Amino acid sequence: QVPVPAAIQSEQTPPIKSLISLMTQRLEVAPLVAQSKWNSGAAINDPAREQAILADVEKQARTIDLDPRFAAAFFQAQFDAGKLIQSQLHQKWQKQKQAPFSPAPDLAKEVRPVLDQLTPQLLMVLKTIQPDLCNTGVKQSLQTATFGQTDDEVSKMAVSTLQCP
Ligand SMILES: O=C(O)C(=O)C[C@]1(C(=O)O)C=C[C@@H](O)C=C1
Repeated sequence: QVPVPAAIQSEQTPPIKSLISLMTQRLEVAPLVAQSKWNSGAAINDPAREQAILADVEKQARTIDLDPRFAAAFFQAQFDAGKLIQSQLHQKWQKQKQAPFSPAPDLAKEVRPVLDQLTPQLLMVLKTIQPDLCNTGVKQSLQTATFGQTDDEVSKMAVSTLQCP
């Protein structure tokens, strides 16, 4: 084994940190989705959009030799966590009689592209982390992870498919 100088080693981001950071970035988009849907009145749940993402996820997963079912289950959990964030916000805004946001982000032009550019990055780090899901450090990180502003229920939902088999 070639020794790696400590200075270089410490600069590498461990995959679990990258994963938590990318999941956070994805979940942080949910409030923007919620705002644009609050204005447009569109439903929080969009099964057609979910199916389109999942089909793409499965295809991309196969090209990097990642289990497409594992990848799809992970993304479904991210949708579910994001929908919970959106519902919580809509409930709050209903109570507050929140006026339409101005400006609200454009879902198709501004918000979904952010989600889409995170997809291949998430798939790469999922491939790296999958063999390590039973490592004590990884298990602990996932159990205690919080993703930005998310509450406990959202966090638990987001990591629900990342179990040690
Ligand atoms: O794009 C949307 O409409 C979203 O609400 C985002 C998202 C997602 O996380 O990708 C979440 C819920 C919808 O069912 C579809 C997709």
